[in-house]
Amino acid sequence: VAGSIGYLGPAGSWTHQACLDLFGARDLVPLSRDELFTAYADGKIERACVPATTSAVGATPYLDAVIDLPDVRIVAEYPKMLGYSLLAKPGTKRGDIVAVHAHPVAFEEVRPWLEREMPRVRRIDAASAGAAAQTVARSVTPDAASFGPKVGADIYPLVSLVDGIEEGPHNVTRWWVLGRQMPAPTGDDKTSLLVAVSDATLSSTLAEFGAAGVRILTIYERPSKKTLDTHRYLVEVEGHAKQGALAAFLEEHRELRVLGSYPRR
Ligand SMILES: O=C(O)C(=O)Cc1ccccc1
Repeated sequence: VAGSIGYLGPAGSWTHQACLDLFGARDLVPLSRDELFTAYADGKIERACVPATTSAVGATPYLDAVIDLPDVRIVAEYPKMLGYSLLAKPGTKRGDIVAVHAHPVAFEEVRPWLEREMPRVRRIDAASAGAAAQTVARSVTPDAASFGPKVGADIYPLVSLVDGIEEGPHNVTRWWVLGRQMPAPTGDDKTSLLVAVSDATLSSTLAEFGAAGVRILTIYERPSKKTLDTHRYLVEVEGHAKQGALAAFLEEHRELRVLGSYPRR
Protein backbone atom coordinates (compact mmCIF):
# COMPACT_ATOMS: atom_id res chain seq x y z
CA VAL A 1 0.00 0.00 0.00
CA ALA A 2 1.38 3.42 -0.93
CA GLY A 3 2.82 5.22 2.06
CA SER A 4 2.58 2.24 4.41
CA ILE A 5 5.37 1.58 6.88
CA GLY A 6 5.84 -2.00 8.02
CA TYR A 7 7.39 -2.70 11.40
CA LEU A 8 8.38 -5.68 13.49
CA GLY A 9 5.19 -6.21 15.46
CA PRO A 10 2.92 -6.81 17.10
CA ALA A 11 1.96 -3.42 18.55
CA GLY A 12 3.93 -2.58 21.67
CA SER A 13 7.30 -3.64 20.25
CA TRP A 14 10.32 -1.38 20.49
CA THR A 15 10.18 -1.10 16.73
CA HIS A 16 6.60 0.16 17.08
CA GLN A 17 7.84 2.79 19.54
CA ALA A 18 10.65 3.76 17.15
CA CYS A 19 8.11 4.20 14.33
CA LEU A 20 5.81 6.26 16.56
CA ASP A 21 8.78 8.54 17.30
CA LEU A 22 9.69 8.82 13.62
CA PHE A 23 6.38 8.83 11.78
CA GLY A 24 3.45 9.09 14.22
CA ALA A 25 0.71 6.47 14.40
CA ARG A 26 -0.64 6.78 10.86
CA ASP A 27 0.31 4.30 8.12
CA LEU A 28 2.04 1.86 10.51
CA VAL A 29 1.53 -1.83 9.78
CA PRO A 30 2.56 -4.46 12.35
CA LEU A 31 4.08 -7.55 10.72
CA SER A 32 5.96 -10.65 11.79
CA ARG A 33 9.64 -10.84 10.92
CA ASP A 34 9.09 -12.98 7.81
CA GLU A 35 6.07 -10.98 6.67
CA LEU A 36 8.04 -7.76 7.04
CA PHE A 37 10.95 -8.80 4.85
CA THR A 38 8.68 -10.43 2.26
CA ALA A 39 6.37 -7.41 2.11
CA TYR A 40 9.34 -5.09 1.60
CA ALA A 41 10.92 -7.31 -1.07
CA ASP A 42 7.57 -7.63 -2.91
CA GLY A 43 6.86 -3.89 -2.77
CA LYS A 44 3.69 -4.38 -0.69
CA ILE A 45 4.86 -1.78 1.81
CA GLU A 46 6.63 1.44 1.01
CA ARG A 47 9.02 1.34 3.94
CA ALA A 48 10.16 -1.14 6.56
CA CYS A 49 11.61 -0.40 9.99
CA VAL A 50 14.04 -2.91 11.51
CA PRO A 51 16.48 -2.89 14.42
CA ALA A 52 19.99 -3.24 12.95
CA THR A 53 22.55 -2.81 15.73
CA THR A 54 22.60 -2.27 19.48
CA SER A 55 25.25 -1.23 21.96
CA ALA A 56 24.59 -4.38 23.99
CA VAL A 57 24.72 -7.12 21.33
CA GLY A 58 26.21 -5.52 18.20
CA ALA A 59 24.43 -6.94 15.17
CA THR A 60 20.77 -7.79 15.85
CA PRO A 61 19.16 -10.97 14.49
CA TYR A 62 17.67 -8.78 11.71
CA LEU A 63 20.87 -7.41 10.22
CA ASP A 64 21.61 -10.51 8.14
CA ALA A 65 18.06 -10.53 6.75
CA VAL A 66 18.60 -6.95 5.56
CA ILE A 67 21.89 -7.71 3.83
CA ASP A 68 20.39 -10.87 2.30
CA LEU A 69 17.69 -8.84 0.54
CA PRO A 70 18.37 -8.88 -3.22
CA ASP A 71 17.59 -5.19 -3.45
CA VAL A 72 17.60 -2.87 -0.46
CA ARG A 73 17.84 0.83 0.22
CA ILE A 74 18.49 2.07 3.73
CA VAL A 75 17.03 5.60 3.77
CA ALA A 76 17.40 6.53 7.45
CA GLU A 77 18.94 5.49 10.73
CA TYR A 78 17.45 6.09 14.15
CA PRO A 79 19.49 5.55 17.29
CA LYS A 80 17.36 5.50 20.42
CA MET A 81 18.29 5.09 24.07
CA LEU A 82 16.08 2.40 25.55
CA GLY A 83 14.69 2.26 29.07
CA TYR A 84 12.73 -0.89 29.70
CA SER A 85 9.47 -1.15 31.57
CA LEU A 86 8.42 -4.27 33.43
CA LEU A 87 4.78 -4.86 32.45
CA ALA A 88 2.32 -7.12 34.26
CA LYS A 89 -1.40 -7.67 34.69
CA PRO A 90 -3.02 -5.23 37.14
CA GLY A 91 -2.75 -6.59 40.68
CA THR A 92 0.49 -8.48 40.05
CA LYS A 93 3.15 -7.64 42.61
CA ARG A 94 6.87 -7.94 41.93
CA GLY A 95 7.15 -10.80 44.39
CA ASP A 96 4.46 -12.77 42.50
CA ILE A 97 6.46 -12.94 39.28
CA VAL A 98 7.83 -16.37 38.42
CA ALA A 99 8.39 -15.90 34.66
CA VAL A 100 9.46 -12.98 32.47
CA HIS A 101 8.90 -12.72 28.73
CA ALA A 102 11.17 -10.76 26.38
CA HIS A 103 12.98 -10.70 23.06
CA PRO A 104 16.40 -12.41 23.29
CA VAL A 105 18.11 -9.06 22.58
CA ALA A 106 16.03 -7.46 25.35
CA PHE A 107 17.21 -10.12 27.81
CA GLU A 108 20.79 -9.11 27.00
CA GLU A 109 19.95 -5.45 27.48
CA VAL A 110 18.21 -5.88 30.85
CA ARG A 111 20.63 -8.55 32.10
CA PRO A 112 22.37 -6.46 34.83
CA TRP A 113 19.03 -5.37 36.31
CA LEU A 114 17.44 -8.80 35.98
CA GLU A 115 20.36 -10.60 37.61
CA ARG A 116 20.38 -8.11 40.46
CA GLU A 117 16.65 -7.74 41.03
CA MET A 118 15.03 -11.01 39.93
CA PRO A 119 17.81 -13.58 39.62
CA ARG A 120 15.57 -16.59 40.02
CA VAL A 121 12.71 -15.96 37.57
CA ARG A 122 12.23 -18.10 34.50
CA ARG A 123 13.11 -16.33 31.21
CA ILE A 124 10.95 -17.04 28.18
CA ASP A 125 11.90 -15.79 24.70
CA ALA A 126 9.39 -13.81 22.66
CA ALA A 127 9.38 -12.59 19.05
CA SER A 128 9.28 -8.96 20.23
CA ALA A 129 8.34 -6.84 23.22
CA GLY A 130 4.85 -6.60 21.71
CA ALA A 131 4.54 -10.37 21.56
CA ALA A 132 5.85 -10.62 25.12
CA ALA A 133 3.28 -8.09 26.39
CA GLN A 134 0.51 -9.91 24.52
CA THR A 135 1.47 -13.22 26.13
CA VAL A 136 1.43 -11.70 29.61
CA ALA A 137 -1.93 -10.00 28.96
CA ARG A 138 -3.42 -13.35 27.89
CA SER A 139 -1.98 -15.37 30.76
CA VAL A 140 -4.59 -16.62 33.24
CA THR A 141 -2.42 -16.41 36.36
CA PRO A 142 -0.99 -13.05 37.57
CA ASP A 143 2.58 -14.31 37.91
CA ALA A 144 4.19 -13.22 34.62
CA ALA A 145 5.73 -10.00 33.33
CA SER A 146 7.31 -8.70 30.13
CA PHE A 147 10.15 -6.33 29.30
CA GLY A 148 9.54 -3.65 26.71
CA PRO A 149 8.54 -0.05 26.06
CA LYS A 150 6.04 1.53 28.45
CA VAL A 151 3.59 2.02 25.56
CA GLY A 152 2.72 -1.69 25.97
CA ALA A 153 0.65 -0.71 29.02
CA ASP A 154 -1.49 1.58 26.83
CA ILE A 155 -2.04 -1.09 24.18
CA TYR A 156 -2.71 -4.13 26.39
CA PRO A 157 -4.48 -4.37 29.75
CA LEU A 158 -1.18 -4.19 31.64
CA VAL A 159 0.48 -1.89 34.14
CA SER A 160 4.10 -0.92 34.48
CA LEU A 161 5.76 -2.08 37.71
CA VAL A 162 9.19 -0.57 36.97
CA ASP A 163 10.34 2.00 34.38
CA GLY A 164 13.71 3.09 33.05
CA ILE A 165 15.39 -0.31 33.42
CA GLU A 166 18.98 -0.14 32.13
CA GLU A 167 18.30 3.24 30.56
CA GLY A 168 21.51 4.99 29.57
CA PRO A 169 24.11 5.49 26.86
CA HIS A 170 25.12 1.84 27.30
CA ASN A 171 21.72 0.80 25.97
CA VAL A 172 21.15 2.29 22.54
CA THR A 173 19.48 0.51 19.62
CA ARG A 174 19.82 1.74 16.06
CA TRP A 175 17.00 1.14 13.62
CA TRP A 176 17.19 1.31 9.87
CA VAL A 177 14.33 2.52 7.73
CA LEU A 178 14.33 0.65 4.43
CA GLY A 179 12.77 2.60 1.60
CA ARG A 180 12.88 2.98 -2.15
CA GLN A 181 14.83 6.11 -3.03
CA MET A 182 18.24 7.24 -1.91
CA PRO A 183 17.93 10.50 0.03
CA ALA A 184 19.84 13.47 -1.41
CA PRO A 185 23.14 14.44 0.23
CA THR A 186 22.79 16.68 3.29
CA GLY A 187 26.47 17.36 3.96
CA ASP A 188 26.50 15.09 7.01
CA ASP A 189 25.73 11.61 5.73
CA LYS A 190 26.63 8.01 6.38
CA THR A 191 26.84 5.19 3.84
CA SER A 192 26.40 1.50 4.62
CA LEU A 193 28.40 -0.80 2.35
CA LEU A 194 28.59 -4.55 2.02
CA VAL A 195 32.10 -5.82 1.39
CA ALA A 196 32.55 -9.52 0.57
CA VAL A 197 36.24 -10.51 0.68
CA SER A 198 38.54 -13.33 1.72
CA ASP A 199 41.05 -13.03 4.54
CA ALA A 200 43.76 -12.67 1.89
CA THR A 201 42.35 -9.39 0.53
CA LEU A 202 40.73 -7.78 3.58
CA SER A 203 43.75 -5.74 4.58
CA SER A 204 44.43 -4.31 1.11
CA THR A 205 40.75 -3.54 0.60
CA LEU A 206 40.58 -1.56 3.85
CA ALA A 207 43.80 0.27 2.95
CA GLU A 208 42.16 1.43 -0.28
CA PHE A 209 39.36 3.12 1.66
CA GLY A 210 41.93 5.15 3.54
CA ALA A 211 43.98 5.95 0.44
CA ALA A 212 40.84 7.29 -1.27
CA GLY A 213 40.07 9.56 1.68
CA VAL A 214 37.01 7.56 2.72
CA ARG A 215 36.68 7.46 6.50
CA ILE A 216 35.49 4.17 7.96
CA LEU A 217 33.19 4.62 10.97
CA THR A 218 32.53 1.01 11.91
CA ILE A 219 32.74 -2.57 10.62
CA TYR A 220 30.50 -5.52 11.48
CA GLU A 221 31.65 -8.97 10.47
CA ARG A 222 28.95 -11.31 9.21
CA PRO A 223 29.56 -14.93 8.24
CA SER A 224 29.63 -15.70 4.52
CA LYS A 225 28.18 -19.18 5.11
CA LYS A 226 30.53 -20.29 2.31
CA THR A 227 33.98 -20.89 3.82
CA LEU A 228 35.76 -20.07 7.05
CA ASP A 229 38.10 -17.54 5.42
CA THR A 230 35.50 -15.52 3.52
CA HIS A 231 33.32 -12.98 5.28
CA ARG A 232 30.84 -10.29 4.56
CA TYR A 233 31.52 -7.00 6.29
CA LEU A 234 29.03 -4.26 6.86
CA VAL A 235 31.33 -1.27 6.49
CA GLU A 236 29.88 2.10 7.44
CA VAL A 237 31.66 5.15 6.15
CA GLU A 238 31.34 8.90 6.29
CA GLY A 239 29.81 10.60 3.29
CA HIS A 240 27.23 10.05 0.56
CA ALA A 241 27.51 7.58 -2.31
CA LYS A 242 26.67 10.31 -4.84
CA GLN A 243 29.13 12.90 -3.58
CA GLY A 244 32.83 13.63 -3.31
CA ALA A 245 35.54 11.13 -2.40
CA LEU A 246 33.10 8.33 -1.71
CA ALA A 247 31.37 8.67 -5.11
CA ALA A 248 34.75 8.50 -6.85
CA PHE A 249 35.82 5.52 -4.76
CA LEU A 250 32.63 3.61 -5.56
CA GLU A 251 33.14 4.27 -9.28
CA GLU A 252 36.45 2.41 -8.98
CA HIS A 253 34.97 -0.36 -6.84
CA ARG A 254 31.86 -1.68 -8.50
CA GLU A 255 32.15 -4.87 -6.44
CA LEU A 256 31.13 -2.97 -3.29
CA ARG A 257 27.41 -3.07 -2.65
CA VAL A 258 25.81 0.15 -1.48
CA LEU A 259 23.02 -0.60 1.01
CA GLY A 260 22.21 3.06 1.45
CA SER A 261 23.29 6.63 2.11
CA TYR A 262 21.35 8.59 4.71
CA PRO A 263 21.68 11.51 7.12
CA ARG A 264 23.91 10.75 10.08
CA ARG A 265 22.14 10.80 13.46
O1 LIG B 1 11.52 -6.84 20.61
C1 LIG B 1 11.14 -5.78 20.10
O2 LIG B 1 10.22 -5.13 20.58
C2 LIG B 1 11.77 -5.29 18.89
O3 LIG B 1 11.24 -4.47 18.23
C3 LIG B 1 13.13 -5.84 18.59
C4 LIG B 1 14.12 -5.26 19.53
C5 LIG B 1 14.53 -5.98 20.61
C6 LIG B 1 15.43 -5.43 21.50
C7 LIG B 1 15.93 -4.17 21.30
C8 LIG B 1 15.51 -3.46 20.23
C9 LIG B 1 14.61 -4.00 19.34
